[in-house]
Amino acid sequence: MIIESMELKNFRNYRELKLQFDAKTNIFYGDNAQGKTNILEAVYLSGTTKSHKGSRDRDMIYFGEEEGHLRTFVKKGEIEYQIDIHLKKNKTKGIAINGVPIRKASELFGIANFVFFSPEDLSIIKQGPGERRRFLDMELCQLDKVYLHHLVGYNRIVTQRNKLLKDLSFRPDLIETLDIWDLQMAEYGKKLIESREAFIRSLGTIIQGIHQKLSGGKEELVLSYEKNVGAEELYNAICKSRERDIRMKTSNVGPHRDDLMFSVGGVDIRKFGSQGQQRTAALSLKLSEIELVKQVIHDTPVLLLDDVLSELDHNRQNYLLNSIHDIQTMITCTGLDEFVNHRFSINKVFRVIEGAVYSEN
Ligand SMILES: Nc1ncnc2c1ncn2[C@@H]1O[C@H](COP(=O)(O)OP(=O)(O)OP(=O)(O)O)[C@@H](O)[C@H]1O
Repeated sequence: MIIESMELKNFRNYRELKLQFDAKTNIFYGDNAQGKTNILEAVYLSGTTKSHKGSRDRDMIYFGEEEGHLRTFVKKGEIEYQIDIHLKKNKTKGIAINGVPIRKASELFGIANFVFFSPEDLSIIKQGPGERRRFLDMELCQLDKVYLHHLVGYNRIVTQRNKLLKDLSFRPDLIETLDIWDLQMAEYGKKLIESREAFIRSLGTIIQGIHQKLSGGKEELVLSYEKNVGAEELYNAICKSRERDIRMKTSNVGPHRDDLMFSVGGVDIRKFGSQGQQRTAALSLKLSEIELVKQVIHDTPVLLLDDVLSELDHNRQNYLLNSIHDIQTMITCTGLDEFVNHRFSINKVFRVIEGAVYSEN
């Protein structure tokens, strides 16, 4: 699929903007704080209804305005879609496909897929488990509508169960209602664990090959799912943890506590890897994500590279740029440096200056 064009009105620092993208490589360059990332955020939002940064709708509307609009034209095979997103300050956003309003954001599912790559992704290996879980959930939600449904359900149940655990200190009679939450938590949690296991297995196979090449054949990277309890044992584990949960007023077991494990030669590189090793593994992870998305959707995702090239050394830059010839890519950078000018074909160049974008070719 490709994003053909986009129109923004009162989105972030853009009063009004119309962009026609190339089907291959698009570069947005300009000084800091001019609005480059905002464009990638708008593209991502159009296909997923969410900001890649998790920003609230009201924060994405031009300062002082009540509403913001995004219109995107997406081409998937021979079919064209017009996606409209209407951000409102104090209400839920409106979404329409080809002019027809949709009730649930999940109806957009399957039209557009993205892989977003920012400098923060390069530190995913050394960050906390929360960031790695977020990666896992974001990818799975893009690829599997059922997972999204289970995740929303599971998170709601854990939130309500935790509230109940807190309320028990002044309403001990409520303990009887805990049974139902435990059962439901186990039911949804089991589904999450099973989907994650399958996803990590597929990703793990792809990442091994990519990482071998990226590390010059020196390293074998093993990706695995570090779960605190298996799918089948989840219900018993939740029941067993009850006393501790009541004491600590929180749910201690379940997939909301899981992690992704990265090891090289049996060594956990989250804790013991060198900086370079961790960054190479993070790059391998992103490249594997592109491959996996291609396999699952039988199409190419759009790659959004936010200021990430300057963070990589020449070898890694080359590897990344050589891997993405066949997909639509939107790259932001502060200058058209040597690496861009000499080693990589750019199809369209845009200069971004204070909320205005100028096409240079
Ligand atoms: N809701 C909003 N309304 C108006 N302007 C906004 C809004 N949100 C952010 N901005 C402005 O957008 C600019 C930041 O844009 P963006 O993050 O896209 O910068 P950038 O060009 O990617 O910079 P960098 O290279 O530093 O990442 C800032 O000037 C900020 O004040």
